[in-house]
Amino acid sequence: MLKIAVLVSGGGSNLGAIIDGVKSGELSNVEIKYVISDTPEVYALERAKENNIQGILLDKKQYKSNLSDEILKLIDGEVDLIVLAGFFSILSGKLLEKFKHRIINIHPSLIPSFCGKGAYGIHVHEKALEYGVKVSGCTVHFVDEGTDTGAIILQKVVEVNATDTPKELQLRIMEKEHEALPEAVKLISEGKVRVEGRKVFIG
Ligand SMILES: Nc1nc2c(c(=O)[nH]1)N[C@@H](CN(C=O)c1ccc(C(=O)N[C@@H](CCC(=O)O)C(=O)O)cc1)CN2
Ligand SMILES: NCC(=O)N[C@@H]1O[C@H](COP(=O)([O-])[O-])[C@@H](O)[C@H]1O
Repeated sequence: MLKIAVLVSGGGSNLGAIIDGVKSGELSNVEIKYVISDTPEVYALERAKENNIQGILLDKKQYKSNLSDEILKLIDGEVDLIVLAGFFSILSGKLLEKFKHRIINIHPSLIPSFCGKGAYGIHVHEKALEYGVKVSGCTVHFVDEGTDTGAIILQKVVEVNATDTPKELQLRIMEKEHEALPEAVKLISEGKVRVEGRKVFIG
């Protein structure tokens, strides 16, 4: 059984996709041990409660630069994989060392485009539309000391229309996120993901 902690900051639709995968049996050998939010009163914590999953608030405003250490204290020895699912705090320190290649993140663009500091939530799609790209998508990647610089596991592509609003593009990409993130968790739970430097081999 792959035990995971899912880290969130908002609505939790990607958390919902993982929960649905567990409930449907698609993620039959995955157990969500914790949902951890860095922000209070977010719907993601409600989703956890509704599904009898332990939801924990580690408020970024309280913990500030100690947030990563607090997360490590909570989960060390308890989980195999950390999944960032719409999580907006940058992780650092011992947590990254102890969980090297055991933290994954979903980002709503085709990295290396429109990522890094300041590229989160709707802002990512605003940047893509401003640039005038014809395709965008989402990326599941390992988390390292950089922001959105870890080795790429999966990417999924969507068409971009010049008339799209940021919200329309966000919703189109989210549909692919809700496929990609559970798919990546499934592959990892089956031992089918191997990392060599920046390259990730599947199968
Ligand atoms: N060490 C890492 N930590 C995190 C990563 C990562 O790749 N390495 N990914 C992010 C998720 N993310 C993009 O996928 C991301 C999240 C947030 C930001 C950002 O600029 N945040 C703002 C604060 C936003 C807020 O608190 O509301 C900031 O740091 O100024 C960029 C990218 C999760 N952690
Ligand atoms: N850089 C990180 C980032 O922008 N993450 C994005 O935040 C949204 C969270 O939605 P959710 O809370 O409904 O899953 C998702 O689109 C996710 O890709």
